[in-house]
Amino acid sequence: MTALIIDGKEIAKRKKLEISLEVEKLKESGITPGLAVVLVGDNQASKTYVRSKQMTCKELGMHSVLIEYTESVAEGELLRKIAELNEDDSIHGILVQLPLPKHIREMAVIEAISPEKDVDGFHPVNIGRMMIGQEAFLSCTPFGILVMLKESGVALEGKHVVVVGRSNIVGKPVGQLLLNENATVTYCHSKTKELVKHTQSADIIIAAVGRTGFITKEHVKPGAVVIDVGINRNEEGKLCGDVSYEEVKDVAGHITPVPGGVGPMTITMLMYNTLKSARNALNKLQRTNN
Ligand SMILES: NC(=O)C1=CN([C@@H]2O[C@H](COP(=O)(O)OP(=O)(O)OC[C@H]3O[C@@H](n4cnc5c(N)ncnc54)[C@H](OP(=O)(O)O)[C@@H]3O)[C@@H](O)[C@H]2O)C=CC1
Ligand SMILES: Nc1nc(=O)c2c([nH]1)NC[C@@H]1CN(c3ccc(C(=O)N[C@@H](CCC(=O)O)C(=O)O)cc3)C=[N+]21
Ligand SMILES: [Mg+2]
Repeated sequence: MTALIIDGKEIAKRKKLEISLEVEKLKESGITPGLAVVLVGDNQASKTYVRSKQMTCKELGMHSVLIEYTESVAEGELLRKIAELNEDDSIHGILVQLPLPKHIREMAVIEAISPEKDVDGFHPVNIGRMMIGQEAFLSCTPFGILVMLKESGVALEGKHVVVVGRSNIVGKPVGQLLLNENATVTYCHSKTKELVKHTQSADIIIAAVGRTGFITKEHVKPGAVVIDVGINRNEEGKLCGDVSYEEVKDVAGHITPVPGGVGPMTITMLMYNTLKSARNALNKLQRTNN
């Protein structure tokens, strides 16, 4: 048996087409969705992602600005720029590319972004709202995973989801989102004992560890759905996931590839959130004009 490949790139393409049509409509009402991306330092990977976000904005007819700082920028300067972007009516989404240099408190920066423009869904207000099932910006990677599962016809209700990884930007929110879909969720992390026992009982495994090929066929129950969030570079500089794809694909029922899986969905949901924020801005404008 060989797993069905969940083609993130293809699903992303369909979603992007839908978004671009909505962008066109919004433009007729006089609003062009705008995304501001803040990049600090010259981390090569960060530069690549940021470029890809800018290109996608362009592709979908959105406005985008890139604000670059050198590695040594003061936290205060970054916070002032964010305050300015919060007030800028041409900007509906603000994204500060992570990680940030050590002298900058990541949480202070995230909290400076207005929750209404937090299209990453990293602000505690959005995380909290999502947790209690209120309307919120959903973190792009978890949101992208949810859309991929739905588009692939994977049922979630009553399914055992095992999330390996508990970071604030991937592991925790993805588990919460799937809990909201009535899955039964287990979180595993570096202190988890007998990891294989947990993952072996999973109907769906979400691998967000950051280690090349960490999930092997021994971790996977036959027929399980395996979502690979990992974006790692191996010794040769090749892009690798957290899943040993070649062996796991013979055991899993569904699997996502790297590249071409979760990554393209993350960027697409960022565009979706920016569109949504622009729509919210238009609604607010119309309310105050009435
Ligand atoms: N495709 C995409 O769009 C995105 C991809 N990524 C990628 O996803 C991966 C994870 O990212 P991120 O969540 O930010 O990473 P973090 O490094 O923040 O978190 C890694 C998590 O894995 C856990 N972990 C580490 N070692 C083990 C182990 N031996 N057994 C079990 N759990 C372990 C850690 O546990 P503990 O908490 O105990 O330390 C931690 O919770 C990376 O490869 C990253 O590049 C990230 C964001 C978006
Ligand atoms: N504020 C913030 N928001 C983020 O969403 C954010 C971040 N910081 N910091 C870094 C991580 C990582 N991340 C990725 C997004 C897309 C791909 C992606 O499109 N990957 C392609 C391949 C890209 C390549 O070839 O290098 C793929 O998987 O097919 C990967 C990784 C977003 N992140
Ligand atoms: Mg830091």
